[in-house]
Amino acid sequence: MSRKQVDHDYTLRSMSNLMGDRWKKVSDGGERSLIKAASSGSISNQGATAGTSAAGADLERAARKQFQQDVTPAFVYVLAAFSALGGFLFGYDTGVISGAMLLLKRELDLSALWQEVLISSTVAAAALSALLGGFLNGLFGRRVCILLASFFFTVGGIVLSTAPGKEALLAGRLIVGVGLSIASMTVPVYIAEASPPHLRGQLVTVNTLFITGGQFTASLIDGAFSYMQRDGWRYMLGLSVVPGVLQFVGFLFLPESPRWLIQCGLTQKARRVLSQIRGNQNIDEEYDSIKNSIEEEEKDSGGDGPVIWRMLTYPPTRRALVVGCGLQMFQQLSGINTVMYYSATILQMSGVRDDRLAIWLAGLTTLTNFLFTLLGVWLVERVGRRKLTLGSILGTCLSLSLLAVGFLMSAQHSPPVTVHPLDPAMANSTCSKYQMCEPCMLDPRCGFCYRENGSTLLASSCVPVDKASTEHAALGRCSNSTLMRDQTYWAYNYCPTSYSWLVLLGLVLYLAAFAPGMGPMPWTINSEIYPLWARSTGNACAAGVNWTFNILVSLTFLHLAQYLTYYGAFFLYSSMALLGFVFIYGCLPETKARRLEEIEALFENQLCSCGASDSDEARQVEYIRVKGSNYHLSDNDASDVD
Ligand SMILES: O[C@H]1[C@H](O)[C@@H](O)[C@H](O)[C@@H](O)[C@H]1O
Repeated sequence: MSRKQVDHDYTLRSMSNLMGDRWKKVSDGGERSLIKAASSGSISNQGATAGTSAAGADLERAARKQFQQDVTPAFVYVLAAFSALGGFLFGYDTGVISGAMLLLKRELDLSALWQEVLISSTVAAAALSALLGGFLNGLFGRRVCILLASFFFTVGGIVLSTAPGKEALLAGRLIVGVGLSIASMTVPVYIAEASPPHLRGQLVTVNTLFITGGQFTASLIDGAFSYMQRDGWRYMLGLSVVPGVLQFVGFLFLPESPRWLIQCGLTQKARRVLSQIRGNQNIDEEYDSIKNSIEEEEKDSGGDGPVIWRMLTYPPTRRALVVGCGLQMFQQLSGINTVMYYSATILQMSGVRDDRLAIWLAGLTTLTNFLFTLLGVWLVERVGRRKLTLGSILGTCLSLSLLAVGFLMSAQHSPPVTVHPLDPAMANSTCSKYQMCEPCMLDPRCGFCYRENGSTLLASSCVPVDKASTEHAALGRCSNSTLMRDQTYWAYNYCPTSYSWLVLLGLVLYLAAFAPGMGPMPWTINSEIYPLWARSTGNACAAGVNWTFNILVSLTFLHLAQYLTYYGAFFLYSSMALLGFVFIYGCLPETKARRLEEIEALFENQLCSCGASDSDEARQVEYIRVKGSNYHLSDNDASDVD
């Protein structure tokens, strides 16, 4: 079994110093004490008085504080920040394309097919190359993979910014996609393996904070360069070279993951790296514990054959894989990228008619996503992964329902078509059959052309869209922006409505619920739940599931909307989130504060029984010994468990 019984005294200098005399006052005199953590959360120390427990709790808090101060050198933060640049590039490269496309399609005269290909190629390349990332990770280690990812990002950025035509653009987008795939699975693992247990959740979550930061930066850059009609897109796409180069140079100096080094038998090097990242802490115990775990894990995992096969045939890793991939799948099925992509349209529904203003305001959506991810960084070590994810997906489910209700109300009060064009070309088109705006705008071949006077709609018609650009109609008064007189508007995929505030409220609540938990936790939890021998492959599979569902959800959205209407699509996402809640409630154990080497034990029992024994609060009896004194298990560091 992989939960280790470490058989020696602990020598945590800081703790023993602090405990010294003060501890004698509250000790019950024995070498060991039995500390019972009841599920109610109350702690009763057998034989101790209430005053003693209170003093003990004070002492524990003080010890934990000093202990943590001692063991967290700034180097770990530097390492996490440079690694998380991979997350920044993930967010930037997936976010920047929508703004760049507005300029690109005009300048290179791109057909709708080419636009779709260029938009989805990066995510598709990431999905297809996910397993490659896992393989490279196991073979060359985390550091080389991050160097490789930043190299791909940089080369991709250069190709994109200098592209002479659409074929070169496609090549650039594919190169960036491979970088994305390697970075998205390596960075969380590298940070998790280098962090001390009490900070691991927070530092890995910083990577998702950088993803959303990248998306926000991309929307600002898109807004700023949208004024540059010629070559603006070259700057938008090319600016990713800056963080790419920065990360590459940084990683020339940063160390390999100590856990990977130990696994490869490079023990001296591993000790050096551990000392470097643990500062003044004694690393012997951590080093021994990692080494023992690796040996035991390898025995436990049994058998030969490809890692994925061994993972699937060994129950704890199989269960971990189901949980990890399930989390990533539900993250995407709850529609985050559709909501982000659709935010500009939602804003247009609320009355923002100016395209540029809509681009800038869409930046507010990415900012909200970023700010609420920051809340997740703050919460992850306080409330734990399980509660955070459960609360988040429940909120996501409810706000998606609110969004759906908003769309439903808008559909039910959809404005009628009042003018039926006489032009025979228009009269013969399918668009002329629609009597209301709702079915008209849901048909991808048609759009709604109307005049607005205050809050009254006048002379509204349903007309065919221009095949080359959805920005105007094929014929009539909405066919050319110069022809569009004051207060004449072309609504391609929305209807003017007075219920847009409900949709806007749903959007904000959605981001507030999704971003702190469902955004970062799938990445954070995947970086922790696999034993070392299975970590690269497990993360590669989970990242592959994330990218695959990302592309699936984004590509099917418009078709879904056409067949189920917008509210139908959002009710569907909401029910997916509800299913996700049930899955997470049943199957996700709490991994907070445990050593990576201990986590495998959480998957030893039957899958989907976690709801019954809720997380760390259910630990019944815990013994610990610190330098012969009694000490209550720190909530923030399971490493001192004997
Ligand atoms: O965790 C991230 C994050 O939440 C992003 O905002 C989203 O676009 C990604 O698809 C997701 O994987």
